[in-house]
Amino acid sequence: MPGAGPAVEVDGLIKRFGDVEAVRGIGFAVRPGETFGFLGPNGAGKSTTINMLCTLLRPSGGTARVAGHDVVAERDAVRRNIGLVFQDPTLDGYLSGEQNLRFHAELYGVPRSATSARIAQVLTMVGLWERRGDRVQTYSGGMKRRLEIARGLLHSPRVLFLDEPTVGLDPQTRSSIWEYIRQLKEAEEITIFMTTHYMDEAEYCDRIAIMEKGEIVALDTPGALKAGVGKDRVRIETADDEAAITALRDGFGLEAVVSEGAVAFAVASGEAFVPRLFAELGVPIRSVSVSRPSLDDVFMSFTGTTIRDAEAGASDHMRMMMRIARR
Ligand SMILES: Nc1ncnc2c1ncn2[C@@H]1O[C@H](COP(=O)(O)OP(=O)(O)OP(=O)(O)O)[C@@H](O)[C@H]1O
Repeated sequence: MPGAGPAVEVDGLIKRFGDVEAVRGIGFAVRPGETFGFLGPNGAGKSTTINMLCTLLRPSGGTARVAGHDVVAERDAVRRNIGLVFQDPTLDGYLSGEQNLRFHAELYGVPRSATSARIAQVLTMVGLWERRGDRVQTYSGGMKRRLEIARGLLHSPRVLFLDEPTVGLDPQTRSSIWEYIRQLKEAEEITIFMTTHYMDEAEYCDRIAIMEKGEIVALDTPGALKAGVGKDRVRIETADDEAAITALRDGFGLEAVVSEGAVAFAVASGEAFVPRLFAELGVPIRSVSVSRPSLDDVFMSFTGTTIRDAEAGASDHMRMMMRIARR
């Protein structure tokens, strides 16, 4: 990488699809060696951004440099320096794990003399060395994803892009993928740029950018973002959620929303607030829970909704559009 500049540097980046402005002039820089997470609900513009950084989509405006190279003017140089692990699997099921990697090594011009050793190294890193001779179609979902990560690393990229690396995997496999990513960071000097909509995974990142409707609405370390919320999260189950929301607004000046079956709001010193709530709300409370700010709360404080509700909203919208389309 030329000099010690940022691994990824984005300035005023825009992508339009017809009338839809999917990415609206975003800017940020990622340091070499950093694990940088892009977080946001479906349709926020995460994949569009990553695709521009990987040179798979041409920006409509602004600039982006990856490993020191411009994604438009120096496309080949960018491609040589990046590894990709995308949502859609692109492995050949009829080939063995090792054959898939050999094919990729040739494609990327990994020197013949170095190929076998490098394949052994990456397969061992992701725990697939023993299964290297088996056809990929016999692998589990988690093994396939690990093989894709190994493949993304094969040509020793400076920046590894992971688009939803654990989507569709069970929690145990997700955490093992993260274990491999952690080991990888120790073994190789690499910058990781990933997208996710799992809040718990964003915790593993050094810094995260929260993206919504094509814009970055927050960018910091997970700790700083949570500290910035400065409020605890209170959830109450009530006999009448609408009445509770009104009472919270009129009696306490608090804005509450119904989220996942409970009335949720944020307040400083949540535990101290609970006795007052019981005494003064005037609506029967069935249960109450208080929690410290999580990344969900960070998301809520910047977007006014939880990521799950935002996604549920997006799928409701999709269902509605499909109903309209069927008419
Ligand atoms: N090729 C395309 N043509 C038209 N619109 C597109 C295209 N690709 C993406 N979009 C639109 O751009 C917006 C951002 O989509 P994008 O896939 O980047 O979101 P995302 O945050 O990655 O979501 P997901 O988590 O579902 O992948 C959406 O409104 C989407 O419909």
